[in-house]
Amino acid sequence: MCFYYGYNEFLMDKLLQLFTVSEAVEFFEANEVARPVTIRTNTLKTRRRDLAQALINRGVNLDPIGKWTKVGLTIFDSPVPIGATPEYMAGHYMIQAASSFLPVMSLAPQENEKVLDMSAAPGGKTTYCSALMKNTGLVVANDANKEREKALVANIHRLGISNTIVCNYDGREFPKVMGGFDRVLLDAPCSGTGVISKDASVKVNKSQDDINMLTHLQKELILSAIDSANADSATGGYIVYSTCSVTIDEDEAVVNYALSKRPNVKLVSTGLDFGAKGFTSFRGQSFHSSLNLTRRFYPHAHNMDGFFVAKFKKLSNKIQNAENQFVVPTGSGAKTKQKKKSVSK
Ligand SMILES: C[S@@+](CC[C@H](N)C(=O)[O-])C[C@H]1O[C@@H](n2cnc3c(N)ncnc32)[C@H](O)[C@@H]1O
Repeated sequence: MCFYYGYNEFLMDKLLQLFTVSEAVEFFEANEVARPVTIRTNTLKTRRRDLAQALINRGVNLDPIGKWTKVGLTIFDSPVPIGATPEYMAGHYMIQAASSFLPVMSLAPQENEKVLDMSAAPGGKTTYCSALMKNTGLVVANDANKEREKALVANIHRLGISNTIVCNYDGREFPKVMGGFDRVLLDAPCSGTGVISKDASVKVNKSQDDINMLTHLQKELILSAIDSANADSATGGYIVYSTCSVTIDEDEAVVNYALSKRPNVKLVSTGLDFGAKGFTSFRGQSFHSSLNLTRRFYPHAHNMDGFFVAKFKKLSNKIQNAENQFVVPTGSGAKTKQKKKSVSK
């Protein structure tokens, strides 16, 4: 199978552990086919109906992506490059993978909130946040890679975003820079095992060392994302973690680690009404039972890039003080611990 589909032995083993053999074959087959081209209507400038009509008038063959999104369109074919139409230039849409809508839908940023996108470039999710917030409040779009931020800035300008500032910090340092965000998105750097149909090099260029390096970074970033959120936010206090990888190491294991290190957060429903449940155990590892609230998306099952979404709620200090019991998830199962009473002077 390695030879037939062109995966290295490491990744083939990893994926065969994740799926049944028949599912794995479906996954490999789906990776041989490009996902549909999809665009997101920029509701700051137009409505989906008007955008669709304008593109149809140019001979574009399109349809709504599905019932789950009111802003997405699938482009079947187009006589003009979809990244060069007058509507594109005018910022009426973003060319964006359908899976990339999901973390923002889960984050559900509200008008007038303060939102952090910790690894934002090239800005598909940042600009969607701004659109949902109707250009109100503040979005801080951060990325550690200055080169990639050029595209982020260009997209912000093209789409007419006026509530966003761009900065260039290592996300791990972020709590020292700024805090108190109502909502934080961490669309983490990952191995890209969910987007093999876009980048076939992933089949051969990943090793366990790469995954270990990435998970180390993801774990540091997720704690930083949690620490940047405001537990006492009147409207939010939410953190969304997402990756375009399907490996447990980068998904459930990172979320489980965050739960064990930060007892001031709990997982809540992603609010996404499709997708497979996250794993609560995997090959002898057990994760916190609430991991079943996380969602996995697969190319073969959902006709979109492989994706993972988890949503945390940061608990208000008042609530935490009122509780005297909390659950510490560990690699070998969840234990209930008695919390030490804090001594107030
Ligand atoms: C999956 S991409 C983000 C895609 C983006 N959210 C979007 O929707 O357009 C991951 C990003 O993480 C950035 N990154 C990597 N290490 C980082 C770090 N330590 N702090 C902040 N950003 C980082 C990368 O430069 C990359 O742009």
